Amino acid sequence: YCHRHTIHGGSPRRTVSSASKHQQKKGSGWKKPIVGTVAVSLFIIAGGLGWLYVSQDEFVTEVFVRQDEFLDGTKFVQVPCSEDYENFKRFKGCTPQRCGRAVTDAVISREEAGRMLRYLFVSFVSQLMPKSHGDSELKGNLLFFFFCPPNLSSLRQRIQEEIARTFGLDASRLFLTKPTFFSRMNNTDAKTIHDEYWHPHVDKVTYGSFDYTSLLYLSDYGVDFGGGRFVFMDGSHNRTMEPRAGRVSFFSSGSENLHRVEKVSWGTRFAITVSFTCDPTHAISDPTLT
Ligand SMILES: O=C(O)CCC(=O)C(=O)O
Ligand SMILES: [Fe+2]
Repeated sequence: YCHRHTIHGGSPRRTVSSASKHQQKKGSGWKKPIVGTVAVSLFIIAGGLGWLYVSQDEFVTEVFVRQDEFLDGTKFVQVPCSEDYENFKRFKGCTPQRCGRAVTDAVISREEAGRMLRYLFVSFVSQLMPKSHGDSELKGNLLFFFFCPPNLSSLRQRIQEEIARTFGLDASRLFLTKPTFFSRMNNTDAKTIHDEYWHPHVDKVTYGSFDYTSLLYLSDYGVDFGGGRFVFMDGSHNRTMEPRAGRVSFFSSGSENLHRVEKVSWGTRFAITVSFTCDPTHAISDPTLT
């Protein structure tokens, strides 16, 4: 705000005072229109700079989906495909011909997201426990007994089918690919395996084999953590997606979906990246819970 104020207020005033000195010396009135023109031009330039300043800022950020809304269907926005896919072998019924981004709260329930998070937490804690021979099986059985584990294959399959339905693909031609990972973000240890998540990036460029990226969120923006919104960067126009437990967001992985994640300012943000490829040679099998 201060910056803009200086541009608007400062320049024209300076021009007028130097111009009036000029007039006193020469005593001619014909320079008045020139002074006016210069003042108006400066004003327009200052206005333009001010507008640029504002448009660079996050002011032109539109909320694509809010945390507190429940999407009982899939909200899809089509965007023109980038040329990224042309550098790769094309696979019929899979390689994006229609590109875009989508969000749904109807594929995975909040309850399932909660179970997933509890399970990840418990298995993480159990890994911290000292290991001794022969007890790992017992530990695993205890885990399964007390914490009904989420069915990863079922979760993956439902996400895959929704991607196929939305983009008009043959679901059997999509394959889970690496890296499919669990992420935990907070403001103290921002540097994890996928460090610097806040930088704008293109998944197809970063990870190569990706054709469709999906994210399953396990915690709530504004409730469990602050910051950490997912941002689609469309030039000067940004569109944010607010994570919600059980929410699945998915998009074609090319540069039509340049994105970043805002830095988490408080609390902890949990998500799982589930990525798909069209290339069977990059396929991986479903991860197993240990
Ligand atoms: O966690 C997210 O919302 C997105 C993370 C991301 O962009 C990535 O891992 O490539
Ligand atoms: Fe990404």
